[in-house]
Amino acid sequence: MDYIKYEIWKRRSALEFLTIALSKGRILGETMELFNRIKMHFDNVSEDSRKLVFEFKDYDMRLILSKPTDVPTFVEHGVADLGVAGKDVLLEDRKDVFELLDLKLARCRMVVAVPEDRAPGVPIYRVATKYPHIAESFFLKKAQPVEIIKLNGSVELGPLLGLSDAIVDIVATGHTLRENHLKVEEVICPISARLIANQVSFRLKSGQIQELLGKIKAVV
Ligand SMILES: Nc1ncnc2c1ncn2[C@@H]1O[C@H](COP(=O)(O)OP(=O)(O)OP(=O)(O)O)[C@@H](O)[C@H]1O
Ligand SMILES: O=P(O)(O)OC[C@H]1O[C@H](OP(=O)(O)OP(=O)(O)O)[C@H](O)[C@@H]1O
Repeated sequence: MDYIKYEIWKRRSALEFLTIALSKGRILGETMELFNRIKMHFDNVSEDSRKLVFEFKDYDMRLILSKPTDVPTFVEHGVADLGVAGKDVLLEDRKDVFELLDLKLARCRMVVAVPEDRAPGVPIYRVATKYPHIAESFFLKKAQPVEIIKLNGSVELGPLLGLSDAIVDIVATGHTLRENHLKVEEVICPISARLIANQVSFRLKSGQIQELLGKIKAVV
């Protein structure tokens, strides 16, 4: 495709299609099941493929696969009209997007966890987390000054290695905490995947968005 044709294709697709940014990883399977429940079948959308943009002319829809933390960025900038993102990512990054619906997928909890053998009442000074903003506002509300140490994963290592007294992280089955001799000290909030919308698209493409929203609401 030459450059001009490519530009025309890009602009036409953006206008004609409803573009939805999906999170690769854990949420993707459950999101595709949700679409199946509303009789929308998106064949070949899988992170096993290296393809990242999928067009479905029958539905006037385009799906893009992105890292979970990037979904709100694509939606805020309007290159995706809608997105499916975890509430954890929305709370952490606070992008300017509309949160339309709790999809009740990928349900888990954001918690403060500490070593199993930690005596009650011992103060927390250092917290390791992938979610520095969530952790900061949680401890700020409690007027408890803590040092936040940002990690990008395997945060359970923080207390194990003596890097931190506690972690702020997601717990689902509790398996990871148990395996690493940690326990939940406090629940910060429940987490699940949300349907989000670009603020301009929400008005410009309200017909398409409301139709899809109605179908999804009927099954969640
Ligand atoms: N253990 C879990 N059980 C259920 N849902 C989870 C769990 N961990 C994370 N989630 C939810 O699923 C979303 C995506 O998580 P996933 O593990 O696929 O990606 P990530 O670890 O956030 O990103 P990446 O691995 O690409 O850095 C999270 O934003 C959260 O909302
Ligand atoms: O309660 P569980 O069911 O054990 O799930 C909780 C784990 O899942 C997530 O980690 P993830 O697998 O995304 O890896 P990460 O540590 O690299 O973020 C989270 O950060 C916990 O470590």
